[in-house]
Amino acid sequence: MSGSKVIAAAPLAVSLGDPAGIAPELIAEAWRWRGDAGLTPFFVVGGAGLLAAAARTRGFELPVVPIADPAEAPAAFASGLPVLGDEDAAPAFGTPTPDGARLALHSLTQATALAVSGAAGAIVTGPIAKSRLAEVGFTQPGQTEFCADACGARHDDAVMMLAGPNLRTVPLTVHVALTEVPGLITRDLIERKARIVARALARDFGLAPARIAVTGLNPHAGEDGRMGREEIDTIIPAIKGLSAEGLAVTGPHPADALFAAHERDKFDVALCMYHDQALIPIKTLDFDAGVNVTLGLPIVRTSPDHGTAFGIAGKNLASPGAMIAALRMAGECAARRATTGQTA
Ligand SMILES: NC(=O)C1=CN([C@@H]2O[C@H](COP(=O)(O)OP(=O)(O)OC[C@H]3O[C@@H](n4cnc5c(N)ncnc54)[C@H](O)[C@@H]3O)[C@@H](O)[C@H]2O)C=CC1
Ligand SMILES: NCC(=O)COP(=O)(O)O
Repeated sequence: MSGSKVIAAAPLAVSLGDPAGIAPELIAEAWRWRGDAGLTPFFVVGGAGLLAAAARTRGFELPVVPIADPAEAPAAFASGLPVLGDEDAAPAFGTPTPDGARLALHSLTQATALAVSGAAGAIVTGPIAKSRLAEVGFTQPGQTEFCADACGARHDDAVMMLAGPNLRTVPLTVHVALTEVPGLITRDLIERKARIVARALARDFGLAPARIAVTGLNPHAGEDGRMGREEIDTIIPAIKGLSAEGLAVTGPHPADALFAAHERDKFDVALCMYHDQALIPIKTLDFDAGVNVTLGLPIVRTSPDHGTAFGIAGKNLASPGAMIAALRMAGECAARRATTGQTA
């Protein structure tokens, strides 16, 4: 589900992620593979020394090019990894620290602001440990909501989609306890997010009309109300309402069978009721190429599907596939918006 090399209007801003995790080594690795992967030029906010140290753990010397302005990144990109700003941290791969979390938050804040201002064509976020960043002032449930706040958007209007070569899924509810999920699923939430997904797939991926498969919440999608009434009371009315608006929506589909190979060709994106319903199939099928992309915002934001992986950081074990896929997708979406002029 990705294409050939594209040129975005502006370079991509990359945030470091937690410096104790695998993000710095994967950013360095992505720069190394920039030609083969056909990546749009990107720069990182902060962490010059850290990125060079991370590259050494993977057996190569990373040339870092300090830049004072994002506009310098495209010219610098061929000879080294452009890094904006002096903020840095001592390498401590595998051991998260408050200083590292502060650097991650600084990098995320600056990189997002550059995307909002248009100086960067998109933001690609390195994975963070939300609990670690919360200790140093991060107030949102995740980077998705952080980006929404930076854009002045409602949290519900920033829609998380996981996209890989085999599948796209959207979790309707995200970082909440499973016990809260039934109460959060409303007709309004389903309709609001489905409309955002349909618009964003047309605008950013050229998929119109997108075929949206909506899952049930309960086993067998409720089995006609014998195993829960959310399908009858909420999900089916939402699907009917969306269909009446002209969206290509089907369901509710029992989630256990929806991701089988013979079903996946029938839809472009699955709108799932909760986090694991959406993320388990993607991470099972497409872990090394899975991208977390935020739909519905005026900025393009992507991230690899995986997390900080502290346990393998600095050990030359982490696959750069998802980071490279996130960079590629950000470049493609930004280029599409630059070409069509559509940002909102
Ligand atoms: N985009 C983001 O900022 C995300 C952040 N996280 C955060 O990451 C932290 C750790 O979460 P986990 O659930 O343990 O998920 P995780 O993705 O960090 O790790 C899960 C398993 O996959 C392995 N793994 C992860 N990425 C890999 C790669 N590129 N190559 C090879 N193996 C890889 C890890 O070693 C571990 O065994 C949490 O604090 C969570 O909040 C999790 C997902 C996304
Ligand atoms: N499980 C997905 C995840 O944790 C990423 O969330 P976000 O930081 O992209 O909002």
